[in-house]
Amino acid sequence: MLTMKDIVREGHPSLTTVADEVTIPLTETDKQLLGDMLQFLKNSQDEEIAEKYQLRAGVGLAAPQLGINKRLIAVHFEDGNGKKYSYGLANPKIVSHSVEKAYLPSGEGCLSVDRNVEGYVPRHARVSIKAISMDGEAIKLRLKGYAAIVFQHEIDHLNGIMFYDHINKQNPYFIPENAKPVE
Ligand SMILES: OCN(O)CCCc1ccccc1
Ligand code: NI
Repeated sequence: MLTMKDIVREGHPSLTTVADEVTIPLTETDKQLLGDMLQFLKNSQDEEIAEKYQLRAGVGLAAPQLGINKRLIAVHFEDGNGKKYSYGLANPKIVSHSVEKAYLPSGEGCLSVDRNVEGYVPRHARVSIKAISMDGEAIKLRLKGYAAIVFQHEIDHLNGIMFYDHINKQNPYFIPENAKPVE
């Protein structure tokens, strides 16, 4: 099982590298990796398992965070309306997005960042994403709100982008005029 020792931290080159697309159909190795990443997220959200293995709770994980430069992500969370998202995805791509921006009023964190970084992270308010699911099917997701934020955070990792790269250096709490908080 994956634990925190498998997650690379700031300074590791994988976090600032553009990851490679994986071959489709998915190899057994890549399928297994997506399964392990999804299981890590579920474990990290289980009070007993997280305590036992000292896991930091995570709603998403990208392969570069394991030092693996492949375009693979997993997400496991429920949005503010109780909609559940649980996916292992290969080669996810933002195919369209809103002009409008959005941000989490509480800011963002990252399993690969062992410190608090204050400030708003402006992102697209709505995104359409195409990807290959771990079952091998081509899927398209139209996301808004918290789900849009999480998926963008994960896809950023595939492009070597960290959440704090989006925070305004002069004023971390600067809000672009067309940006709305995600409640
Ligand atoms: O890359 C995933 N990871 O570092 C866990 C945190 C994910 C995450 C946290 C805040 C807002 C969006 C996504
Ligand atoms: Ni992260």
